[in-house]
Amino acid sequence: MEYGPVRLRASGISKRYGRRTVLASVDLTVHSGQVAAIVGANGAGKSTFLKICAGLISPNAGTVTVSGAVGYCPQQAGLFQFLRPDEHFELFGAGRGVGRAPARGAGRRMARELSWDAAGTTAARHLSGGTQQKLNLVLAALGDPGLILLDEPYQGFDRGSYTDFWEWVFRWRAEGRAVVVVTHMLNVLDRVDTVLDLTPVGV
Ligand SMILES: Nc1ncnc2c1ncn2[C@@H]1O[C@H](COP(=O)(O)OP(=O)(O)OP(=O)(O)O)[C@@H](O)[C@H]1O
Repeated sequence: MEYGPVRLRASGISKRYGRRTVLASVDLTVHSGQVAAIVGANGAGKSTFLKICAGLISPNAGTVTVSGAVGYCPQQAGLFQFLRPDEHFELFGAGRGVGRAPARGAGRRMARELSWDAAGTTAARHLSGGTQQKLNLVLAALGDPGLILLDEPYQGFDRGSYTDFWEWVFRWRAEGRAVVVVTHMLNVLDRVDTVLDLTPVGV
């Protein structure tokens, strides 16, 4: 199968916390038009690896190269509790060079695709847990980044939204984006292009 150019190349990534080695020389290459899944037991280092790919923390060894803009959705919603969804769209849009009105429009449109009307005046802190996570996910995709890093972004989603989420992922792939998803959902692994299993050998 032919894929597009490389969007993410992580080579020889190692990470220690104190004396504990969490990642030992991990490699992952993701091309445009590919979905990669990162799996492994609790504590295997999946979130740590994704944060290193997003440039949020540094590895002890190894290099990460990304091409183009990166969207990152953390495991816990990283929202501004007193801001409305529209204000989040405007703020994150500004960070990606998208004007206020187009950012609001794009954010609300993506929210509707997840069966959520984001046009209201509810502050983030009063949104339900699943809705906060939808906002988090929409923010990662705002501005159409070529590489999207998602850390189990569907926690708290109802069944319909969970299905919509995977449809999004595969649509992004069809559009030529590269997507990396941390997941415990092994039933989707036959639909992705690459699986990185961080379970330590012998476990
Ligand atoms: N800032 C930190 N300082 C010290 N230890 C940390 C830090 N961040 C993570 N760890 C440890 O590193 C290990 C890997 O954590 P990480 O969150 O990457 O695992 P994970 O595979 O994403 O787990 P889960 O499936 O539970 O989300 C864990 O043992 C965790 O306690």
